[in-house]
Amino acid sequence: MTEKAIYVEHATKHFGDFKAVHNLSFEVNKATCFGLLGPNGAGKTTMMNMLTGRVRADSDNARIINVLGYDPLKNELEIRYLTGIVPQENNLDVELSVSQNLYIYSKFYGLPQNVASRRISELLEFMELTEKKEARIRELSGGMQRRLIIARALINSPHLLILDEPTTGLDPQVRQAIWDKMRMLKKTGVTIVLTTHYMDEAAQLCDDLIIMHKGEKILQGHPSALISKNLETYVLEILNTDVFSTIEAKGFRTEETAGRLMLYGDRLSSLETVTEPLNAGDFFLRPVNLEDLFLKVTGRSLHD
Ligand SMILES: Nc1ncnc2c1ncn2[C@@H]1O[C@H](COP(=O)(O)OP(=O)(O)OP(=O)(O)O)[C@@H](O)[C@H]1O
Repeated sequence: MTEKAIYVEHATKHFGDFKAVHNLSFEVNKATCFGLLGPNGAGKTTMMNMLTGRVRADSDNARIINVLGYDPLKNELEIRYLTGIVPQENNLDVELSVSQNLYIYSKFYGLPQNVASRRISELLEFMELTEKKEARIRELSGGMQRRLIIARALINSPHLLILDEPTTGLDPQVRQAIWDKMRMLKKTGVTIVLTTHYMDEAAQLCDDLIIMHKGEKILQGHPSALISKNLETYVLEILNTDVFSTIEAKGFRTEETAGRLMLYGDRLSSLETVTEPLNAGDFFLRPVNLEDLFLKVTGRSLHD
């Protein structure tokens, strides 16, 4: 049987009448990446914070949360000891150098000096920051700062790595490089929980994910399985609103969203017939992706 790193049953967090997280259940297998997806305010960060005990789950409902064998309500410190956290914001200490930022964290976890030095060298190497070890934080690019924050989250050799939108604002090459590192970590047995607004990031990294909306689970599964189960293979986006009325979309599932008409189909050739009367700039024909699924189930763009 696959070992579980996390069990969550009926997790709920209400702020007054507001349901930030409502009755959410999921399990995460060890050494896999689990994604929490949803638009702003869906409850992703609240759910992640319940895993580490930073937010206390409501206890008046039936609920069990178990993280690495511990209950976050009772064993917050044990969980924190075994967990690395990459927050949304770049909260490095700008007064300190790259290696000093890591050293401070090694103290926090009580690593002896020689162990800390070795670990810091390994992590700088792993995150390709060795040449920058003496640099001040303000001398680092955004991508380097994110890599350093990930290195910092790994200082305690965590069993669980929690990533809150790890690659927001980074260019595609840097994102790819970070994803490669995440895949390597999974191979070494680290369990990853990730929130992201990037559907491509979720598709690249997640073995299982849930799509949340208004605190509740809407869908769960492997990214490609979710797409193939819930959407056709291709989508034709009609970008020019002037041509909406001229399109005969019979036999296609169409959805109008964010000023675009979306037509889904399993055969490229049948969608191509729709594009015949259109100009090249009026449409975009492509395979469906998680973003389309997200739009379909929430009626919202992830970037609203
Ligand atoms: N301490 C709090 N008191 C009241 N409301 C809160 C509190 N913490 C979070 N919320 C509300 O709960 C909702 C969910 O917030 P949360 O940060 O979990 O969403 P999210 O999915 O992580 O969003 P984002 O993508 O913007 O980070 C939001 O509407 C937020 O305003």
